Amino acid sequence: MVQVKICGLKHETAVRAAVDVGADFLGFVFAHSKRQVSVEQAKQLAQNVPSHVKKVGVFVNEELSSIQHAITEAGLDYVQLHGDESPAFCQQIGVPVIKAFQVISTEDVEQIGAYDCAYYLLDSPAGKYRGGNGETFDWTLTKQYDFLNKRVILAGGLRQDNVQEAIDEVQPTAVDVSSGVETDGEKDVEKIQAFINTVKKGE
Ligand SMILES: O=C(O)c1ccccc1N[C@@H]1O[C@H](COP(=O)(O)O)[C@@H](O)[C@H]1O
Repeated sequence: MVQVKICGLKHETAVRAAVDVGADFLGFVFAHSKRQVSVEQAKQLAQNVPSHVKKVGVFVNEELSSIQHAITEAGLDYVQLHGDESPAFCQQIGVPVIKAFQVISTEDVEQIGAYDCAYYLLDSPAGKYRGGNGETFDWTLTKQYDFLNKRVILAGGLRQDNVQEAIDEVQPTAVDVSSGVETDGEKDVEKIQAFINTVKKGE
């Protein structure tokens, strides 16, 4: 069963829509981004999320103490590290880690071998921000790496109209979307519903 993460949530309406339609993970961006939320905002958004939906905090090269503060205050289940965090840093977090890799060449995918994390997120190269730029990467690069039993989350420019092709090509454990479920820079409830339904119907 391919799982779905809806990322960059800033408003209660979108959180509720994602939960109601069947999202498996919700992402709150603490990193520098147009989708950035404070710890207090994330805490408010997270408070009514049922426990089967996992709350993910997204950070880029953040201090360990700040990450741990957000975990405690907002009740995060996972931390997504979207910067240059080392394998050793990932071991210190205290909750399971989703480590993100920006894929330009097969070497970027091969870095996964040095990490021991819960999930490995493959994203497109950074644009204005370290993620959430709405661009796809060359999915065929993933074919040249043996992921063994490593759990892969595919991200980067996914939308309702390309997500099934992406799943067929990469065979990820989960897909992650931010820009592709927005209209004019804000989360769009109908796009969230359509994205999740497309992934779940494809099973
Ligand atoms: O969403 C953001 O603004 C963001 C900022 C900094 C790091 C990661 C961010 N989001 C992650 O980026 C990818 C791809 O998003 P998109 O669908 O291409 O917009 C995804 O993993 C988000 O979790």
